[in-house]
Amino acid sequence: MSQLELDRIRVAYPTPGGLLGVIDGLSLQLRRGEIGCLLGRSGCGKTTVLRAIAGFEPVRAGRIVLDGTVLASTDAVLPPERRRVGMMFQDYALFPHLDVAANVAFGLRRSPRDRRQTRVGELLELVGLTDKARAWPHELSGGQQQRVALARALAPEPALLLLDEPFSNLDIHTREHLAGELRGLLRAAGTTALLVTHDQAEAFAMADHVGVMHQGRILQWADAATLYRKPADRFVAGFIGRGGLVPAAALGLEGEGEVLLRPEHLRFAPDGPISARLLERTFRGPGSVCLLELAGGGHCEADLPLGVVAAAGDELRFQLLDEELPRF
Ligand SMILES: Nc1ncnc2c1ncn2[C@@H]1O[C@H](COP(=O)(O)OP(=O)(O)OP(=O)(O)O)[C@@H](O)[C@H]1O
Repeated sequence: MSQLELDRIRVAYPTPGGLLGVIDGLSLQLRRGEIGCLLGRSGCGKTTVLRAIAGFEPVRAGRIVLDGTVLASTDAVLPPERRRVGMMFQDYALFPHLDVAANVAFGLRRSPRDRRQTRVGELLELVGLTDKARAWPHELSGGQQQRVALARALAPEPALLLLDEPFSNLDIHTREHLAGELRGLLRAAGTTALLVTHDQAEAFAMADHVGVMHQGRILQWADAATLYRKPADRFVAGFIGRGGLVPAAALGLEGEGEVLLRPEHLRFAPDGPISARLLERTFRGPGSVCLLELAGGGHCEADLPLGVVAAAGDELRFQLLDEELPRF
């Protein structure tokens, strides 16, 4: 049985010009302990979905069910504080005047004192900050603050944890490191979680299922490998990973229509059958990334080994390494 189910929800904001529909019949399911991610460009409605699950926006159609309880539908609404949903925000929102232990204990105000102390101890151990219990938030690194925020969100044992762009304030190196670390901590806690981000690397590093969102809908809900190898439509094909759609005929493939060509599908080969004009070449350490115009039509990216002498305007030849490309 799924832990979280969103069944064709619609969410709209009242505006002076009338209702602005933002989420349009969105569905997803997460099983207990799974991590899901909504991935999409700014404004596609990711945060709105989290707000609806947390209880800050009503659903205008459909329903949200957590652990068998209807949180929201058109005729039943559970207030936010009774939903057993935790939230972790972009800026961690730690209380600067409380030390680490008191921050973590914040969500346990109604628990008996000894229970509270035990739980704080367990959580600080889980996130590896036992020795920082008496530290102030400003004395911690970004990564340590994130771990305190996670411990605080997990303290009341939410049935679901929502994470809104949890790494957006960090540099790219720290992000990748922390995405792996956060995933490990959520796994260790056995928490079901739904994350939103516009960063594919983050989504892929964290989630079991990723939903590609566009204009208030999920276009595909799948694991990262499936999104990459078998995108459901043209939008997902263009959105996930590097590559682009080119006419099948330009690669010498049979049939009409376009195929999704990624850089790893092409190999530079002086006597290869595919001819292309080099438009742009960018140095990238072990090789260079090229933008090509295929002689048969369409543009694509390819990787060129460092030793290849070629400049913009040159004709190059390539070999196709995989003929089973997704078609659109
Ligand atoms: N309170 C509001 N009133 C009216 N419109 C809103 C409100 N909040 C959000 N919107 C609109 O709803 C749409 C979706 O916003 P939302 O914040 O859910 O997107 P998002 O995908 O999370 O974007 P970002 O990645 O920039 O945070 C946007 O067009 C936004 O302008």
